Amino acid sequence: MHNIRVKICGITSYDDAMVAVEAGADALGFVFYEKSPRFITSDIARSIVDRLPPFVERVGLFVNCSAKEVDEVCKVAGMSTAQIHFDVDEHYLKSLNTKVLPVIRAKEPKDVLKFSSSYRLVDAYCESYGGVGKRLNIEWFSGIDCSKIILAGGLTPENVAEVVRYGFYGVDVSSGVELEKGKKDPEKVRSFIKRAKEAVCAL
Ligand SMILES: O=C(O)c1ccccc1NCC(=O)[C@H](O)[C@H](O)COP(=O)(O)O
Repeated sequence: MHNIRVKICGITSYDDAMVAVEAGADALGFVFYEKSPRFITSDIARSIVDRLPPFVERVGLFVNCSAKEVDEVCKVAGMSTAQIHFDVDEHYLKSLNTKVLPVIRAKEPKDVLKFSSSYRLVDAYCESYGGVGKRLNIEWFSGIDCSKIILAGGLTPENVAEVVRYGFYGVDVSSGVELEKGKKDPEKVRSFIKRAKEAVCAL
C-alpha cells in the first residue's frame, strides 16, 4: 500500500511540535533563516528537539549558507536532515555531512524534473524563498514519477486530499496550517495530517 509522509514546517514552539507529532506528522521543519517570520535559533530548536519522542524526523531549512554552517547548525540543533532552499550544485550537496533534501523552486514544468534521481522537495518559485502559500500547477506532475518528490507550496487541509493521487513521497505545509506567521493552528494541523493520510488509504 502507498504511504505518504507529512512534514509540518515552520515550527517555533514545543507545543506546536507536539500537536503535529501527536497528530501523526512524520517530520517537523525548523527555519534557520533570520529574515523569516518563522526563524528559530539553534538553541531553541535544540530545546524542542530534546523533548520530542523517538522516530520524528527533524528538518532544518537553510538559505544562503555554506555547507560548513549547515552542518554546524544541524549538529547543534539536533537536525536529522538539511533542507536547502537556495540554488546549489551537486558538489555542494555531496559536501554536506548531514542528510540533505534539495529544494526545487519551480518556475516552469521542466523544473520539477531537476535532481530526479534523488529525494527532493518541490515548491512554487517565490522571491522570498517559501512559506507564502503559493501553489504549483499540479498538472506539471502528470505522468512523471513522483515517488521521490515531497510536494510543497500552498497546501491546506482543504486541498491536500486532491494531490495525493499523484503518488508523492510526502507533502509539506507551513502557512496553510497557521493561525498567524510562526504560530500553528492545532485544528488545521490535525485536519491536514488526517486528510492526507486518509486520502492515501482511500486510493
Ligand atoms: O517559511 C519560511 O519563512 C521560509 C523561509 C526561508 C526558506 C523557506 C521557508 N519556508 C519554506 C517552507 O516552509 C515550505 O517549503 C512550505 O511547505 C511551503 O510553504 P507554504 O506554501 O506556506 O505551505
